[in-house]
Amino acid sequence: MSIKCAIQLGLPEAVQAHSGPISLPDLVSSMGLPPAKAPYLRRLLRLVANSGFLSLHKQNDDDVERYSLTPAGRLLLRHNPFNAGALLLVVLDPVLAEPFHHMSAWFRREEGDGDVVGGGKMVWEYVASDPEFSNLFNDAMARDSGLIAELVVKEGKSAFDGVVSLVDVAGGTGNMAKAIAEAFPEMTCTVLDLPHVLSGLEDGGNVKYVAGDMFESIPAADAVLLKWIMHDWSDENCVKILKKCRTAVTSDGKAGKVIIIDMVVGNQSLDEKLVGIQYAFDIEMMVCISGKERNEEEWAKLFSDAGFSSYHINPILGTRALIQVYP
Ligand SMILES: C[S@@+](CC[C@H](N)C(=O)[O-])C[C@H]1O[C@@H](n2cnc3c(N)ncnc32)[C@H](O)[C@@H]1O
Ligand SMILES: O=c1cc(-c2ccc(O)cc2)oc2c(O)c(O)ccc12
Repeated sequence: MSIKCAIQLGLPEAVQAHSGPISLPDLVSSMGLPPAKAPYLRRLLRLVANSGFLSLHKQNDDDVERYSLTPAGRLLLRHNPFNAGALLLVVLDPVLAEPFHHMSAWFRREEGDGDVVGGGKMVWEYVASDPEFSNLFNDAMARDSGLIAELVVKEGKSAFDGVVSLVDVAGGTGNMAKAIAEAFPEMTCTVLDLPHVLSGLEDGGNVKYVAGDMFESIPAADAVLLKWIMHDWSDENCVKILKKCRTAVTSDGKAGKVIIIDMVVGNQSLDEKLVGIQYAFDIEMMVCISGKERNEEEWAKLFSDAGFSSYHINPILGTRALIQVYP
């Protein structure tokens, strides 16, 4: 919540705009805060610095304290293409923070799965009905795509070899598809998502938008991309989506593939801290959307239940991996 406050106050931008590390009085003035709030801001800065977003510069006891952004702090800059602050604002939005207050009551209840904010399709109907949250959410997803796109097209380049047509299923506002289309200009990239997400977006270059429901139909293509989709859904719904993907990549007797970007929990290449982030995301998914983060065994079962014959996990995206699944 303190980092959220710092973002909302424009703290990262104020620190960045200053030539060299900035003092508390200069920060108060450039953030447009009342001077009387300086001692309170100092307390916030202390925590933000301790959390790794600011460096504190003070060599001697009587030196003035000055602050600069760390590399993690730069991820909070609004206009940084590598922005993680937008996702932080979504996760801490009252809409998503509120269900956590009911978590213990939920554990005590008999009902079980899916009754925290409402599971399955209802969740996305809620997003559609709240334009402010919907914009915040879609922006966070687009920025997350911006954050990892370069890695996907460079480190994951081989996954796109021979792919002439790709559908980004539930691809949001199309940031990942645009990055792939730019890296592989010979490829046609189609973004499939719900109508309210695509409203106002126009086809351009080798990217086109198709409004639809992935549970109903997915356009045929050499490859289907599912970035941050499977973790939103129960096993049963994942198998339904994967079966539709299988149909899309095997039409006309083709043997295409499904490319998944999602977490593989406890993946061996991860240190304890990153596994901790995976566990935290798993709880976010459990509480807010009745989804889950999966380990390799759980992924393998989904693939086999949906009729796929093999898969390959490439752990190139930090807490997430690029998984290729073959019919
Ligand atoms: C977590 S977001 C991921 C967006 C994008 N793949 C990304 O990672 O930036 C999930 C997306 O699924 C879309 N979605 C939910 N239900 C859908 C459905 N039945 N058919 C198509 N898209 C759907 C949402 O609108 C949202 O854009
Ligand atoms: O942090 C989240 C939260 C959601 C979410 C929760 C409740 C809703 O009504 C809609 C969405 O979804 C997420 C998501 O799909 C994702 O890829 C990352 C994080 C989150």
